[in-house]
Amino acid sequence: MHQKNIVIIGSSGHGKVVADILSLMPQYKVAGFIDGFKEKGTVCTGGLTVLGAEQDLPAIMQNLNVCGGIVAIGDNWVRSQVVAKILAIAPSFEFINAVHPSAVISASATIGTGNMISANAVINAYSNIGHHCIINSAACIEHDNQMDDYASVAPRVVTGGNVAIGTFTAVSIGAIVKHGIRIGEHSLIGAGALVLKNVDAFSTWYGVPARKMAERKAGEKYL
Ligand SMILES: CC(=O)SCCNC(=O)CCNC(=O)[C@H](O)C(C)(C)COP(=O)(O)OP(=O)(O)OC[C@H]1O[C@@H](n2cnc3c(N)ncnc32)[C@H](O)[C@@H]1OP(=O)(O)O
Repeated sequence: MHQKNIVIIGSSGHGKVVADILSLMPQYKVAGFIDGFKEKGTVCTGGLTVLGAEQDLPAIMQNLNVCGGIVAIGDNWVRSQVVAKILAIAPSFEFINAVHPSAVISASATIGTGNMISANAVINAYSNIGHHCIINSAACIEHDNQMDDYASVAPRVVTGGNVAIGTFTAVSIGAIVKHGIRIGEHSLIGAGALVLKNVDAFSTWYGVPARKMAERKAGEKYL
């Protein structure tokens, strides 16, 4: 099989998981990590090294025949900033999806690019996943869901049918979202929450049942 050479941008914990997933996708060969916070040559997971920072991408793409890769940064806002930086520096960079072979994705679901879909995740019929989203380990996105760009669901999140998750919104570990719920953009659902009401944009909700706890600003830290 012809393998495409790719890079992983971000070598922290999330980057390690993405590297594991990509090692199971025979169509890709990971050339290394891009990470501006580590010395070039630093050895990371799987013996992969840091090849340089974002600004080195044009040279790396040319010298190592790299066509693209994925931004593996868990924070939704930071991930978007890095994607924008890459598009400015290397417009031809091709964003790929890292999909664990154990993930179950309906043939009727649509998936954008730059997404991480981890082990045992389920994406059911007619759900639509945007670009640069994270669907973490054992998360279940039920039928007819809409996940907008840069949204994320942490491990073991479960959504019912017809749920909408707005852009940049993070649903934290183990949360449950009732069918039909709309969650606005830039919001945060806390760990273990049970979401029974629609969630407005730019707000933090948690608890069982979840209640609004705070307003949020775009880019506010949550991890
Ligand atoms: C692979 C991965 O690692 S994926 C990422 C996994 N991590 C996550 O999903 C964690 C996401 N973070 C959370 O859920 C956090 O709890 C947040 C962001 C919702 C809240 O964090 P903070 O604002 O820092 O709240 P803080 O820790 O100060 O707690 C304030 C109060 O709320 C309570 N509280 C905080 N989070 C929750 C929650 N999820 N459910 C119920 N109560 C909560 C605390 O117990 C505390 O109560 P107290 O004042 O009576 O002691």
